[in-house]
Amino acid sequence: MTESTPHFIYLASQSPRRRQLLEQLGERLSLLLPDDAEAAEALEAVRPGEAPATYVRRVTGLKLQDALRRLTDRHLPPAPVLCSDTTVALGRQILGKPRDAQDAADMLARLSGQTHRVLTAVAIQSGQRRVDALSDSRVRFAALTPADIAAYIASGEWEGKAGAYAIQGRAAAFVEHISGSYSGIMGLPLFETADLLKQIRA
Ligand SMILES: Cc1cn([C@H]2C[C@H](O)[C@@H](COP(=O)(O)OP(=O)(O)OP(=O)(O)O)O2)c(=O)[nH]c1=O
Repeated sequence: MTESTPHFIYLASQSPRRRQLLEQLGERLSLLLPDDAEAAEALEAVRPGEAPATYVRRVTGLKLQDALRRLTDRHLPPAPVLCSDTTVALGRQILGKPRDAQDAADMLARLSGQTHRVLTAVAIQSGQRRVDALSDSRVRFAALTPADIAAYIASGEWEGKAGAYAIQGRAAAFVEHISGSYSGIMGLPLFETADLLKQIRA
């Protein structure tokens, strides 16, 4: 693929949902994955007192920087690079990916009967140009019983998910109401992403 290929984009993400969502827009993509998954996870460390929106934008910027370095190091053909990060926020508290099943159960107990925000930042670099967007959705969870939480933990679906749940999976049964972007909650807000793609191609 070359620079002149009209709809070719690098997706720097290990998330299969992001890949599906970007493909939903009709994009041809090539994955630009990190060599070291642990180093990639380390980018997601939260700074003390950091506000959720600041955090998710900062991490997206770090992912993008890292991805652009890989593009150069691997001598790959130039094309736009897209990165994204999703986090769940309960007030000012950031709920990232759970460390283990106990951590996941604790997160779900905190989300039970509450409204939280799901923030997804997207950034695209195309040559010297960088564009970005932030999707901010609200999700209201029903009151969860200990049995609901135990069954969900047993499903394993919480693994690798911000806030320990996936709206596109069984946790849909916990979601009373959303406002914002369903695709953003899943990990890539398609309205905003389509707009950014238009901007870089204008
Ligand atoms: C809230 C929520 C999150 N998630 C997922 C989206 C993200 O994959 C994940 C949050 O982790 P991220 O760090 O945003 O993404 P990732 O590590 O999976 O992929 P990469 O950093 O390589 O791009 O949580 C869902 O799939 N459904 C949901 O309802």
